[in-house]
Amino acid sequence: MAPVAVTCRGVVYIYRLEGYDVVALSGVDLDIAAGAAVALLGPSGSGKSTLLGVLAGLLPPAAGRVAVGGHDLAKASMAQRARMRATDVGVSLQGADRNLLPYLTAEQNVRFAQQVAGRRRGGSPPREVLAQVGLADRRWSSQRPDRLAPGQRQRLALAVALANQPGLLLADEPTSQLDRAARDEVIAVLAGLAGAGCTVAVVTHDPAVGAAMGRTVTIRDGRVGAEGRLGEEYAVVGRDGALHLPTAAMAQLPPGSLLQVVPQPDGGVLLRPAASDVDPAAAQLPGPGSAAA
Ligand SMILES: Nc1ncnc2c1ncn2[C@@H]1O[C@H](COP(=O)(O)OP(=O)(O)OP(=O)(O)O)[C@@H](O)[C@H]1O
Repeated sequence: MAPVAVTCRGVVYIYRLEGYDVVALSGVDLDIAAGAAVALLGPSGSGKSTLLGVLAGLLPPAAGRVAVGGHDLAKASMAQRARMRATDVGVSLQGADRNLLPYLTAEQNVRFAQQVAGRRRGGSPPREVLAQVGLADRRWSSQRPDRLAPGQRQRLALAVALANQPGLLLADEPTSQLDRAARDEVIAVLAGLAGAGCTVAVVTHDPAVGAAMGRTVTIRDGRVGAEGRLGEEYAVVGRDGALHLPTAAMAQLPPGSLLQVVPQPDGGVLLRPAASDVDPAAAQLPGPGSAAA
């Protein structure tokens, strides 16, 4: 399967509860190139899992545009979105067990995922898929999930997501509650996929996953607030011009601070606090041309 690119423009998702609405995504703009790997970071409740659900076609956006490969998810029917998951997109939900059938062996779990997708023949044999996550040996492939160690169970959940050779893998917290060795094995699987041409997006709180993916995207208050590329951190200007200041700068410029925004001849921008407001030290932001690609 060829790697799948992702484009989000102004994506909004609202959970409609009785009596009130929760706006979980409030205008996400994001591009993930085919074959790239991205870690989605951010505080609890910021919207990471919701974004993953939208990209997986599980949650239809209320507004905005979402393109996953050739699929326009804002317009796709529920059946079209399900078909996309069967063919192009593998999803591993948070908590390995949610992705596995407890009464089937590891190999049968992978085969079942292939059969559900309608791939009775023509796909990779389950043992090959299990080999991608280091579980091809019969000692593991013939075991039911409850006989596997937590890290192996998590890798089996990834194998189930990979059963139909998707061009995009979406994984939610695949290293949570694992010890270091098990976490490193999961990270190695994710990094290997990215290297092998599968686009990978991982929701995580784990900085080690962020480092392994190379690019981090921080979701704050339902939109992309910051990005890390090649170890450099960048704030992301929203489509309305809004900017999430880095936490360190928030200490200097608390909410309500008055700032003058002064473009500089060198392409940078000076944020100058109002005289009464603070600390005379002003923050110097990099110019638009200085962000690493
Ligand atoms: N099923 C739901 N019904 C109502 N509100 C929800 C639902 N799921 C999430 N939310 C709300 O949507 C917002 C975003 O939640 P989401 O789970 O996407 O955040 P998150 O960044 O993944 O958090 P965490 O890191 O804790 O998993 C939060 O305010 C959350 O309370």
